[in-house]
Amino acid sequence: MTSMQNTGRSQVSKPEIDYSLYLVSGRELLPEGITYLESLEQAIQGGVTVVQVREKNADTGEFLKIAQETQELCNKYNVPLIINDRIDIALAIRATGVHLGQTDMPVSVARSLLPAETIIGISCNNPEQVEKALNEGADYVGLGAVYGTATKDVTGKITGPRNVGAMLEKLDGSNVKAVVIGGIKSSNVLRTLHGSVSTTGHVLDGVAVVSDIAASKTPKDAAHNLSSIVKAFKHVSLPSSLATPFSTQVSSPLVEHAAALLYIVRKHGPLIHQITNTVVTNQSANATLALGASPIMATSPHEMEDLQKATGALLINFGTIADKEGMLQAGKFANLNKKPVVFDPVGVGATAYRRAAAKELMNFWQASIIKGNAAEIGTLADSVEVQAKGVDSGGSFENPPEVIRQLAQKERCIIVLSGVTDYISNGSDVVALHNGHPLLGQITGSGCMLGTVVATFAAAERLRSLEKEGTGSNEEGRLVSGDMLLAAVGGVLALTVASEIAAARKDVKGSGTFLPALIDELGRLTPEVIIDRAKVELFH
Ligand SMILES: Cc1ncc(COP(=O)(O)OP(=O)(O)O)c(N)n1
Ligand SMILES: Cc1nc(C(=O)O)sc1CCOP(=O)(O)O
Repeated sequence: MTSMQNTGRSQVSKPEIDYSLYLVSGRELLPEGITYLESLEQAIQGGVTVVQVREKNADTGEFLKIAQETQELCNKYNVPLIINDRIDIALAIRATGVHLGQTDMPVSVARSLLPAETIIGISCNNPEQVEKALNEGADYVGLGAVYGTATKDVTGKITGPRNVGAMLEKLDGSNVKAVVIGGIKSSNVLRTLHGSVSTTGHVLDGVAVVSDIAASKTPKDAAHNLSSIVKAFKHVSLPSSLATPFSTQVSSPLVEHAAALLYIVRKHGPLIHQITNTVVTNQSANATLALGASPIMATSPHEMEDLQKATGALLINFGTIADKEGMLQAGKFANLNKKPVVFDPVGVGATAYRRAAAKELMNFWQASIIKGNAAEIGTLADSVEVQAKGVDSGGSFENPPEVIRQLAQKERCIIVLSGVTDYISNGSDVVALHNGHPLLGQITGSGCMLGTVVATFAAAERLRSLEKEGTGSNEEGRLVSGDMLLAAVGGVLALTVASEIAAARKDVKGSGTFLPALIDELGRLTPEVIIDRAKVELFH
């Protein structure tokens, strides 16, 4: 298929490439018992949509021979072929395109040497390089390295998925395509695609892979796994939208649906895995039990793979951050098993170590919900409005809905901003909840408990969605089933409404008697009480 493109001087008919699964060759990685061409043919049969020949050690004669053999096979399956670095080889075999690096021949010079219809791709590591590639007339960009990789000594910085969005945004309004490269595997590809979306909603066109296919003994299966995930992702509508339309009345469907999740918690008793801080572990576990769910507070990285198959949701709270490897592994396997991940970056602004750790975690896995106070959310949003004082919030924002709306867009998840008024956003709508009691601020770890309760409701919302929708094809491309905004609203309301009831009890004399009463009232809470007491405000 070809498409007409305006190159600045004239209209040129260019081949239209499906970049969904871009295989970059890696002959040196082939396992024993399979030849390069056998591996390539199986990979194409498995779903590879475009192939690049990348030969870093071959001399010209050998490179040409490999390129010719590769082209024969690509032609058989009507798959386009790109040549890495070597314009002479691309010209010799009339390849569909070339891929250039930042230190290779400039795109404009390559363009002048190659037939006008040749596709030219270039590697980019930051938004400035993408802008330059766009101005010079590149047809696609290879963004990375997105993760560390053993396949190549990467010279630029590892971007992580969270920096890909800013690069994609530069391509808004253009026809230039984008893939990510570096460390992409079937185990992280869905999370990578979901995390690599610009705040303007620009998504990747595909992923480029070497070792996950080239080193596989079963390249057809390896390619099929990757290809089915990329295809499923492309069918998911982004950005996420509310599952239920809601009005500005307190008894809106939003509150009813959110409160009803408590029935599901009690019916299924989901396992809530919490890696939390040593100050609150006990009371968070008791809050989970009171709601009707089961807590598991495991921290060892070695058990995360097994655990995430069994859990309903994961909470990662790094208040006393000592188990970073466990947090990394837990989130990775939660993403892989499509379980909600609630991240509570306690005190993230307090030290450089915490700021770096939060970035590392958020680049390693995709959170479904991030919950924090004003100082924590301000740090994640790079805002200078609110300062961190230890783990406590040091103020409030002038326009909280806008801060969290933008952060939700940037981090591709639900943001919960806790405070006297709690704000929740999915990147488009914002819900303000005016429930709660000042005594919550007088016990340690009430914010941490909020993370626990939200994670419990997230597990329930996933179960509700799977019960209703099943695991149909629409669900395949999603990182987690269900409406996590609904879960966050339900969780925040449960804790804040229970706190109001507990604080009003005659036996509560102060913060010491308030905590056990709060646990009691979480246990006695019903959806009807939540609906009755919810004070909700909506911002569209
Ligand atoms: C799709 C894609 N993206 C990036 C690269 C890396 O190219 P480059 O920077 O030229 O580095 P080498 O591949 O030459 O080591 C790529 N090959 N393909
Ligand atoms: C060829 C290449 N280019 C990169 C870049 O960052 O530009 S990373 C990379 C190797 C990717 O291999 P794998 O899929 O095995 O991690």
